[in-house]
This record gives sequence, structure tokens and C-alpha cells, in this order.
Amino acid sequence: STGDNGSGGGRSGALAPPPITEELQKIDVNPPKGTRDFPPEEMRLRTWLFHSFREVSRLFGFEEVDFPVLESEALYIRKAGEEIRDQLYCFEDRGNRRVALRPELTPSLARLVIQKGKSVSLPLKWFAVGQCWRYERMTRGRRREHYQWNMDIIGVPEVTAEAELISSIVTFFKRVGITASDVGFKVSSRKVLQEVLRCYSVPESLFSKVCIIIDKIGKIPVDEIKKDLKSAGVSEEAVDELLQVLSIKSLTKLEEILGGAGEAVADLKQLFSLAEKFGYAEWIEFDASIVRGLAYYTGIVFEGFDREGKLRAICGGGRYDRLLSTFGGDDLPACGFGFGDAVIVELLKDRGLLPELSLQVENIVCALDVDLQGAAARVASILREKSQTVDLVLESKPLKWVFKRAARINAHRLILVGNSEWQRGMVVVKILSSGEQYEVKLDELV
Ligand SMILES: Nc1ccc(Br)nc1
Repeated sequence: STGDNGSGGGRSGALAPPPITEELQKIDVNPPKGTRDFPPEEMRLRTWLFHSFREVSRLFGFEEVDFPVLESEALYIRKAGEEIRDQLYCFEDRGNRRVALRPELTPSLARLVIQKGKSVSLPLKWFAVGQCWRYERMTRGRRREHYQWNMDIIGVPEVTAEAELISSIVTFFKRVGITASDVGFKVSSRKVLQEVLRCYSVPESLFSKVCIIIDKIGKIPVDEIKKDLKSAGVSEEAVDELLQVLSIKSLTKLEEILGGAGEAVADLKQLFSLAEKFGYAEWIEFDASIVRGLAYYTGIVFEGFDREGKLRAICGGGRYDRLLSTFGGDDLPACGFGFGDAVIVELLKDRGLLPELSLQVENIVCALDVDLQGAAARVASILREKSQTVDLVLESKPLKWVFKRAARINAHRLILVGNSEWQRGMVVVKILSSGEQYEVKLDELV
């Protein structure tokens, strides 16, 4: 730089270096705790993953939507004791408003559906890929942000909607090389819980809270589950029966216990029948203990899991027919899922399925003389107007440096702009893989 060094004298004055003040101390160049940078290599993988999410969503006729990362805290104030509430990344803004970094996308979607009201025709099939946040004490060293792929169907009460959503996730798995021997879906319905609780006259008001406690099965000791259920107001007898029913892994057994007249069994039988028709029956299994950890689910719930049991749930979702009315809107039947960007990458790594993604540039263009930099820029523009990717060498560099850069960016060909050729309206093309070299007229360069 030719500017002065901030000490009042120009470069010509031999002055002592400026005093080190706090402004000049090096900042922490790492991203905030629990967050990630995406340098080129990581960004290529993320772009590939999100492109796969979007491709599948489009295959199923869904439309992309998005919402602010910052939402009113009120969207997430639910009293069922969810982890997502305990870890809300919330604060008061300069206008004294209680706001939060969204921990999930579904409440934003519900808000937009209410806002759109009658101006949109049902069913809505919307998808989003968005960053979601939680504020977790870093003691556990877990991340505070991840990207979630969501697909939601609004306005379809039938189980065909849930079957369609599971089909979309199976389609994604197949497209990235994951098979039914790698992952499966555990499927149940919260109506199982509802029907058992009704048998023991447990008030409906306890339903969401009981679901959140039940979701901890396998994560905390069963005695704690029992204690939490009893302190929530569930009788000892109901707790024992509940845990008994939740251990059922067979739909036939469930029907023996609950009878065939209830909605839970009917919904689940229809879902498994549809899975046969869709062709993904081998991917799903009934597991009564699946309730998912979000308070608003009301029916079918499902989660994707790795069959080796090494990873956390890959994705999860279900029906949430009562969410809109909790925001003061008119209820609409709704179901959807969330699919995070972290566990899937661990699974792909484990299975050796990460794609080879390297930077690819078709052309590297270089002036052989500093006076030809403008000519080289002209060549680059001509190629770019023909949708050719071009890395233009922007400074005077030795050819050795140019060849090294060409190799690093995987350039297909090197375009050299030299004096003698340029005088004849020509440039030199070198195919880097074969070494073949030839002259070509500028206006014939393709
Ligand atoms: N809900 C949520 C948000 C952020 C992360 Br990381 N995990 C879960």
C-alpha cells in the first residue's frame, strides 16, 4: 500500500511503529462458539446436499419458501417442557421486543399460512432449507446452529400426506446412495398415547407434556420417566400401562390391545398399506415408543434412524393438526418433517458415500505480456458470454505459476494471449490433459 501507516508521517518518514492499542490486537478469527464457517470445500458439500434436498422437493411438486431467521419469541413459547424451548436463542431487541433465532421452521410456516389465509388454495406443498438455532450451554460441545430441510403439506387430513412425505425422504436417501439396509423409519401415532390416556381419564391438557416426557425414553432412566409422568399427574396404574403399550413393536399386537375401532390403528394400517403401494415398505417399521419431542404433533409421527445405531435421529416429522389455532388462526390439517444437515453428513461419511466435489473451471486465461492484460480480459469476456467458466489471471505471473494454478483449479484448457498471435487476431489454446496446443481465431473460440 502507498498510504501512510497511520502514525501521522508518510512512508518516507522513518517513524517508530504505532503503539499497540486494543484496536490493533488480532480478533478471534474463529466463528462464534457452536457455529461453522463454510470455506470452499465445505461449501461445495453443503451446496451439493441442499441441491439434493431441492431436487427431491421439486420432484414432489413442492414450492420453496423461506422466513426470517429472527422471529418473535412468542412463536416458540409452549408450556410442554420441550428441549427446544429450554434452548431458545432469544433476546430483547433495541425496540424492547422479545425475539428469537428460529429453532425450527414449522412455526414460521404456520405463521405464513395464517397470514396468507384464503389467498392461497389448498393443499399447500411447501419446502424450505433454513438455518436454525439453539442456545445450549457449550459444556456438551454441541453445535448451536444447523440447516434444516423441511417439507410440509397443509390442508390434507388423510394419511396419504404422511405417506407422501416419507416417500420424499426415501427418494432423497436413494438418490444419495443410502439403502433400506442403511437406514429405516420408526413410525407410530400420538393417537396411541391419546387412546391409552383416555382409558385412564388422564386430562387432554396433559397430553403434550406427557408426549415430551415419553420422548425421553431411551435417553434418561425409565424410573425418571415414571417419576416425571406421575408428577405431571398421570396415575401409577396409567404409567405402567402406558409404558407397556409403548414397548409394542407390532401393529397386530397394538390392535389386540387397543382394539381395531380406534383412529390410531386405522391410521397406521393405512400408512403401512400405502408404504407397500409406494414401494418403500422395507424402509418402515412400527414402534409405539416413537412420539417425537415437539409438543404440537397430534397424529402419525416418524423418525429416520441409522440401523447401526451409532447416530442420532437423521430426520423426524409428523402430523400437527392443531398448531395454527395455537397462533390464533383457524386450524388446518398439516404434516411435515425436519431433516438436519449434520447427521446425514456423518452417515454419508460412514458409508463412504460422500461425493467427490472439486472446483472445475473450463478455462484459465493469461496474458503473456503486461500490455496484453486488456486483451486477456476481452478473451475472458467473450468466453463468459458463451457461458464458459473462466479464471482470468489478473496480474503478471511466470508461466510456472500459471500452470500450477491451472492444476489447482482443475482447468480444462489454458488460453494464452501473446503479442505475435494477437497481432493476427489469434490466441493459443493448450488442452491441459493432453498437452495438445493450437492457435485459434478469437471469433472462433468456443
Ligand atoms: N433445533 C435445533 C437448532 C439447532 C441445532 Br444445532 N439443533 C437443533
